[in-house]
Amino acid sequence: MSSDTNKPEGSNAEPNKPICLIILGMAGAGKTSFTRRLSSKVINGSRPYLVNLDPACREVPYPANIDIRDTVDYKEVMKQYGLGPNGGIVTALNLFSTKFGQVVDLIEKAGKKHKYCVIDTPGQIEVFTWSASGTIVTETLASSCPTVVVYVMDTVRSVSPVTFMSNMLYACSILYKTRLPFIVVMNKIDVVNNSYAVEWMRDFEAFQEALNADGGGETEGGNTYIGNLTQSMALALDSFYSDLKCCGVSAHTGEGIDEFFKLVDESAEEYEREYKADWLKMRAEKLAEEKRKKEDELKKTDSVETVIDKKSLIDEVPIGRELSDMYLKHPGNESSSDDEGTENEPEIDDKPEDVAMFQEFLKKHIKPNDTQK
Ligand SMILES: Nc1nc2c(ncn2[C@@H]2O[C@H](COP(=O)(O)OP(=O)(O)OP(=O)(O)O)[C@@H](O)[C@H]2O)c(=O)[nH]1
Repeated sequence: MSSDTNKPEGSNAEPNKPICLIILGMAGAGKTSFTRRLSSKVINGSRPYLVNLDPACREVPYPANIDIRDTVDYKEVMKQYGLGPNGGIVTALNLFSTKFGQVVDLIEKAGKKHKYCVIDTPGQIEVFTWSASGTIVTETLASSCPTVVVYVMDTVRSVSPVTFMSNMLYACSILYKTRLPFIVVMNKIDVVNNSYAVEWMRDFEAFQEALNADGGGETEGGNTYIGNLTQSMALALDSFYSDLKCCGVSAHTGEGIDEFFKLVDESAEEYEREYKADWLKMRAEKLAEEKRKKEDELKKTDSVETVIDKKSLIDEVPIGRELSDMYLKHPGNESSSDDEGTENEPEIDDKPEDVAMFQEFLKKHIKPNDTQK
């Protein structure tokens, strides 16, 4: 492989765009440890570009190039909206996703130096996979750079056939939803070898035997509904398994990491071959739609004189707090109760997507001025 380009061997990937890896997995599967392991891998003279999307983690154990915590203060979000930890994470990610176009600009630029970009996601998988912000992040990335979904599975906790099946069903649902190349990483093989899982995926009868031995298929009264369902699922997942790329790794020892990168390069080629055209088409349609909406909005605001509904705006944030408390805090400014610093001139940000977002915001809070009379 040449050292002056980040283009994967044999792939048509654009040379200046990094291959983005979205790291997903159940809480505790080892996403952060795996990201940390990938961060130390030098490829083509550089390490992967690293993005942390978990607003709630206390420490990021790798040198993140972009860290959501530098942009959104998760604790402040919880306070201001009166949310619990999960609601706080979802809302923080929602706020961040409104700026994700700018993040992707940075990732694209990083492609000049970095062949890979690794994106670590929040601990609770559904926060990312079942939220609007997760979809925005995935779609924005996939329509700009070759993108691969990496599902980290805890090999130690999946030795029970029923747990294994649940994990695979989750993986399958993500594959179905994201429409991107997909790799299952069986982590923690320093503790339990992943050969049992590979055998279950390749040989339905072996899985069936394990299920019976585990008692998952039977009770005193005979076959259970869950047991029958698991068997049917295993058959249904057969075609999912047949094309699935998977490898065993240990985030602790580094075993299996080279094999993983081979699968990543294959997946990037798959993206170019099978997915890219659709994503580009989708992006073009979206841009056209946004442009049309913006023109409609401009026409409307030109023709109707409007005023801001101040009451509903003020109600958004409790008295004594500012919306800006949540956004873009200086790392040294830990809490909203800190002393006020020097006021800086606000940066004027007139990117088209921000203008469109502002128009949306105005639409929600504006009413015709005849209501004021
Ligand atoms: N033995 C072993 N333990 C691991 C491995 N990878 C992660 N762990 C351990 O698994 C636990 C969870 O790891 P994390 O990397 O925090 O997992 P995560 O998926 O990022 O966790 P959340 O973000 O909190 O959901 C930690 O105690 C790690 O030390 C591995 O390859 N081998």
